[in-house]
Amino acid sequence: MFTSHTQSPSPPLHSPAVELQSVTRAFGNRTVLKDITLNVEHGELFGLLGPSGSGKTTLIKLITGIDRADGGSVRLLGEQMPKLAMLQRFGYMAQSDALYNELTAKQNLQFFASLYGLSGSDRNRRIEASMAIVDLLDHLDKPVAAYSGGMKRRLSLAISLLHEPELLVLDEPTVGIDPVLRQSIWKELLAMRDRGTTIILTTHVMDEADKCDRIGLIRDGHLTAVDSPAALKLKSGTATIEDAFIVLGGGGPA
Ligand SMILES: Nc1ncnc2c1ncn2[C@@H]1O[C@H](COP(=O)(O)OP(=O)(O)OP(=O)(O)O)[C@@H](O)[C@H]1O
Repeated sequence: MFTSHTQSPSPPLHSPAVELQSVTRAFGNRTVLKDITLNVEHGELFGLLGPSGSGKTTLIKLITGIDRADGGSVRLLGEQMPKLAMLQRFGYMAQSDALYNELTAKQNLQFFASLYGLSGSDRNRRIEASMAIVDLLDHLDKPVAAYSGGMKRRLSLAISLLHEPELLVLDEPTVGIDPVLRQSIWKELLAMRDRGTTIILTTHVMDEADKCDRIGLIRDGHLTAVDSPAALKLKSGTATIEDAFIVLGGGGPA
């Protein structure tokens, strides 16, 4: 699935963080992503918004190199994907948690920290900082099997933040997380964006979409509109993103 790291020409200096060019993906005879072209710029907080089954997760998997496009090109931080060596350069939170249930949270974090090349005091500092963001510091030594669904989501988010990546790819990061913590996680995401981290995430939640710098509306495998929330509302003559989605995307979002 991944190509191994081979000597490749240096990426262009000012390439976008994520560059999708005419990307398609089919499963059997069903095309689920159709001619997707999109650039996400460095330091941007970009949201992918669309109904269940519209293709958001499939697109995220192509961006991270977990899956390979059938057509078109996917470049991440200037590199053609999929590419194994890129794993250290971005943080990824999948929709289903990839955690070792029999280990404690701390042991899970230590495992992922070692994959990212973190060790010693650096590793401990990053584990503490990431767990503080998701408010799980008091649960470091608990086995993941004893975590609730929302706690597992938060731990997965902490893992994606461990190595302070320049790019974060988050598939529905706040699903199952209560409103208070959701707000504090968003505060942190916006602060990371302000410090220059590029963030691409999927969401079903309209007020989350409103917080993004730009949103891509996806329906039935087509990217139907890409712009800032304000511009999308203006373009569609609507007061809310939900209504903008209906006008620009041809149906309700959830
Ligand atoms: N490995 C696969 N094999 C066959 N079909 C697939 C596969 N992965 C995804 N699909 C199909 O592709 C379409 C898009 O799925 P995807 O998971 O990308 O949607 P989504 O927008 O992320 O939905 P949700 O919001 O429910 O997570 C769906 O119809 C899904 O059934």
